Amino acid sequence: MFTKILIDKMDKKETHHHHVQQTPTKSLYAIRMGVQEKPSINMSGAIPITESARKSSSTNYHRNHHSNKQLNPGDRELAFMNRYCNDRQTVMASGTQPSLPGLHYQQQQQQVLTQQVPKTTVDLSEKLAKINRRNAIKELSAMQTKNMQSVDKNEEALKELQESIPEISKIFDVHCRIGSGTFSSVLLGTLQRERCYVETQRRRFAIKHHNPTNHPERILRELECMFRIGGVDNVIGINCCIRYNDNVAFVMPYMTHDRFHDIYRSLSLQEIRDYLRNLLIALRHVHKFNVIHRDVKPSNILYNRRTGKFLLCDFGLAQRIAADGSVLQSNELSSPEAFSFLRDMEKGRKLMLPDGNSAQAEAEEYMASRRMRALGGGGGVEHALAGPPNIHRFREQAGGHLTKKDVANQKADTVRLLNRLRLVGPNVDPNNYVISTNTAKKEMHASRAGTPGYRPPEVLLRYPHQSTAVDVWAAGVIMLSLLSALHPFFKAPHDCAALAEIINLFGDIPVRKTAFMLDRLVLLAQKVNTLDLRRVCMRFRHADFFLAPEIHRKYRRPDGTTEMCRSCEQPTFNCLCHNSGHHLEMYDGLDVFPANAYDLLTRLLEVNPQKRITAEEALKHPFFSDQHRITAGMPLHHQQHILQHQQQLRARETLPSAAARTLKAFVPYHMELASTASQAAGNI
Ligand SMILES: Nc1ncnc2c1ncn2[C@@H]1O[C@H](COP(=O)(O)OP(=O)(O)OP(=O)(O)O)[C@@H](O)[C@H]1O
Repeated sequence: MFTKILIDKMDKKETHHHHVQQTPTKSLYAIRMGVQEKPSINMSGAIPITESARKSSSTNYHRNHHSNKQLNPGDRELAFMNRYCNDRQTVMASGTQPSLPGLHYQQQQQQVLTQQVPKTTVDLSEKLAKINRRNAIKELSAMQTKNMQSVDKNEEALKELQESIPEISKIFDVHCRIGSGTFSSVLLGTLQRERCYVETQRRRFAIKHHNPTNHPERILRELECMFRIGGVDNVIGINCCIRYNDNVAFVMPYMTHDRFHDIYRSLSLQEIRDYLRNLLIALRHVHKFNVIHRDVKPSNILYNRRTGKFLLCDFGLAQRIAADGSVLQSNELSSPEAFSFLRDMEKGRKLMLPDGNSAQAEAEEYMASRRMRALGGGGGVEHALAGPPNIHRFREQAGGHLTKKDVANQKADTVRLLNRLRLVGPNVDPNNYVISTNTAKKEMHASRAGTPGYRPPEVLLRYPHQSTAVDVWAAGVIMLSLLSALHPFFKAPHDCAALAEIINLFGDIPVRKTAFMLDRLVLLAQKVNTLDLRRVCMRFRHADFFLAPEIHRKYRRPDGTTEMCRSCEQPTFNCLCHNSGHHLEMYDGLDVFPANAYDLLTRLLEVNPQKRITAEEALKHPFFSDQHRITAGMPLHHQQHILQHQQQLRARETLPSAAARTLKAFVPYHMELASTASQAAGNI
C-alpha cells in the first residue's frame, strides 16, 4: 500500500513539474516581452531613461535588495528587474560616462560618444550588454522557477494534509507550510471555531504531518517524548495527535521564531548567554528522563529574539538509555509499554489548559519583556553585538587602503585555514577508518542517528554505549558557531571526514586517547596539533582585523614574504596553535566574549564523552553567573528586586504558557472519525 501511495505521488509530482516548466506565467512572459521589445541597444548599451526614473529604480533596488526575503514573489521579480535595469546602467556608465540629468542631454552624449568611440569598444559593449541581458533572463527564470516551486510545495503540503487526514480541515484552518524536514511537513493552523475572533487573537498551532513512510514506532517514540517530557523547561509540548490510516499529525503550540542563519552573527553576549542557558535547561530536563535527544541543532530550536522565548523541538531521533548504558529500542506498537503509554495519554485529556500563543498574546509578552529590560532585567535583547572597546583602534588599522594583492592574501589565508580544518587524508577509507581493539567483542554497531556536523566523537568512533553527552556536544557545536560567527562550523560530507574535522581542531592526541578508552583505534597518517579555540573563534569572527594589511606589513620580512606556521598554516603572528611558540599579535581588547565563555565551550566540546560536562553542571558554570547582570550605576536594592523577578521568571523558564501540558489524547480514529476528531477539537 505504501508503494502505491508513493508511486501515485511521484507521478503527480512529475506531471506537475512538467507543467511548471512548459508554461511560463504571465509575468514571466510579460518580462520576456519587455526585454525583447526594448529598443536595440546602442554602443553604450544605454536605454534612454530619465534621471528620476533611474533614481526611483535605484532606490527600489536598494530597498528591495535588503528586504528581499520579506518580498512576495511578484515584488521579488520587480526588485530583480530594477536591479537588472541598474546593472545595465552600470554597464552603460562603465564607459566613463558620468551620470547626467536629463534625457536630452543623454541623447546628445550618446551621439557624441558614437562618433568618438572606436568600433572595437562598440562591439565589446554590445557583447557585454547581450551577455548581461542573457544572464538576467536566465537568473530571472531560475528565480521564478524557484518561487513557483516553493508555492507548489506549500500547496502540495496543504493538499496532502487535507487529503490524507480529511478531518483536519473540519477542525483547523490550515494556512501555510512553515517548515519541512526529512520526515515531515509542518503547517500553521488556527481553530475554525475561533473564526469569530479577531485574527490576532486566534491561537496558532503547528501541525506536524508525518510522512507516511515514517516508521510508526518512530512516530510513537516522538509522541511519547513530547507527551512525557515536553511542555515544561523549554521543551515543546503537544496539544493533540490525530491519526487516520497510516497518516499521523501532531498538533503543537505554534511559536514565532527567528532563523538561526539570520541572527547568529549578530546576537549580543547577553542573548548568546540566554540562548545557551535555555538550551541547557531544555537538555537538563530531557536528560533527567534518560533520554538522548540526538538531533540538537539550530533548526530544531525555536528561538524568538524579540521575546527571548526558546523551545527545543523534534524528538524524531530521541532514544532512551537503559540503566546499563545501552540504548533501548523503541517500543513495539503492541508492547505493554506502548499500551500503558496510550492509556496515560487518554488520561491526559483532562490536563488540557488554554493556550495563549495568539499573535496578540505574543505581542503582550514582548511588551512585558521590554518593560523588564527597561528595568535592567533579562529576556529578549534587541541590540546587536556591541563592538569591543578597542574596536576603533582596530578599525583604523584594518581600514587602510587594500591593494588587490592584500585582498588576495586575505582570501588565501582564510581559504588555507578552512582547508586546514576540513582536510581529510587522501588515502583514508571512509568506510574503514576506525577499528575495534577489543577482539573479544566484535561489535562495531552503534547508533549514528543525528545530523552531520553535530555528531560527537563517540558516535563517529562507532561506540555503542552512548549517553546524553551526545546532546551536550551538539550544544557545544552551536556555541562554537555563535562565538566564531561561522555556521555551520563542521561541514563534513561523511563520518570519516567529520572525525577528521574534529581531529584538525582538537588535535590527534585527545581523539586517539578517547578512541583508546572506547576500545577503538583510529587510523591516522600524521600528527595534528590542537588549535586554540579562543583564537580560532576570534580569527573567524574578526577576520578583518586578523587580515588587516597594516598588521601584515608590520610582520613582513624584508624580502616581502611572511613567516608561516607549518602546523596551522597561518602567518606566525596569527598562529592558532594551542601553546604556540611564535611571537603573536594579541588583538587585546578585540574579543567581546569573556574568558569563561571559552572555558565553557571547551568543556562542552570535551572529546572524551566521560569527561564532558553535563547540562546540569554547565548551567552552574560561571559563564551563566548572575553577576554579569548587575548593572553599574543602578542602586543595588533596585537590582535585587530585578534579580528576584528574574528568578521567578526563570522558574517558569521561557516556555510560553501555551506549551504547558496542553495535551490531547492520541486519537486513533478510523470509522468513528468524525465524532472523535470533533471531540478532540472541542477539547483544545
Ligand atoms: N511548534 C512550532 N512552531 C513553529 N514552527 C515550527 C514548530 N515546530 C516545527 N516548526 C518548524 O518546522 C521545521 C521542521 O520541524 P521538525 O524539525 O519538527 O521536522 P522534521 O521533519 O523532524 O525535521 P528534520 O528532518 O530537519 O529534523 C522546524 O525547523 C521549524 O522551522
